[in-house]
Amino acid sequence: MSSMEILIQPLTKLAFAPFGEVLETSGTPTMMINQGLCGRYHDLAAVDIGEADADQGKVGISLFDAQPRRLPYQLDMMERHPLGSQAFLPMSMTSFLVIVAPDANGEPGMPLAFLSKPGQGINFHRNIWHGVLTPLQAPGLFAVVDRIGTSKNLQEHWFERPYIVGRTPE
Ligand SMILES: NC(=O)N[C@@H](O)C(=O)O
Ligand code: NI
Repeated sequence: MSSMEILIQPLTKLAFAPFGEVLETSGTPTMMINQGLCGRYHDLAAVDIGEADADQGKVGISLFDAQPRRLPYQLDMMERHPLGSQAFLPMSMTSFLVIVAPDANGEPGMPLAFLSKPGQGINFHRNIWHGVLTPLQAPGLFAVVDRIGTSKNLQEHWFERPYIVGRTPE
């Protein structure tokens, strides 16, 4: 059986809203700081660690050094973090692939794929199905803001038939 193809759409706040936030410096800064030498784009994403006291959970910042992938991309698995949100913030002006899906009775529904513009980051809301960090250019270096704790915070779903994430619409 052939794989289903997922088209790639541009990453926008509106399109991504059901799954999380897009962090970008669009429009004028929320406030100017540092004697007017810095624009602060304030409070762009909802960092959520759920029930922190269950396992002394906390918010952590890690660095991911991920191998860039090529298109078309074979989507074999999606995952989610039931206890907290997860933000991917590129440390360079590169694009990456963001794949999410609605929940369908405890499994991922039809995936959606987005291509970020250089300078955009994302924050998945808690328990949102997503593909793993997928750079498309080197360096694949990202700051990741997510929940650090000892409780199990990863649910994976492996597809019987992988999807192919391939083209941008003509
Ligand atoms: N497992 C892990 O730390 N990374 C994943 O959550 C991911 O979304 O890449
Ligand atoms: Ni994740």
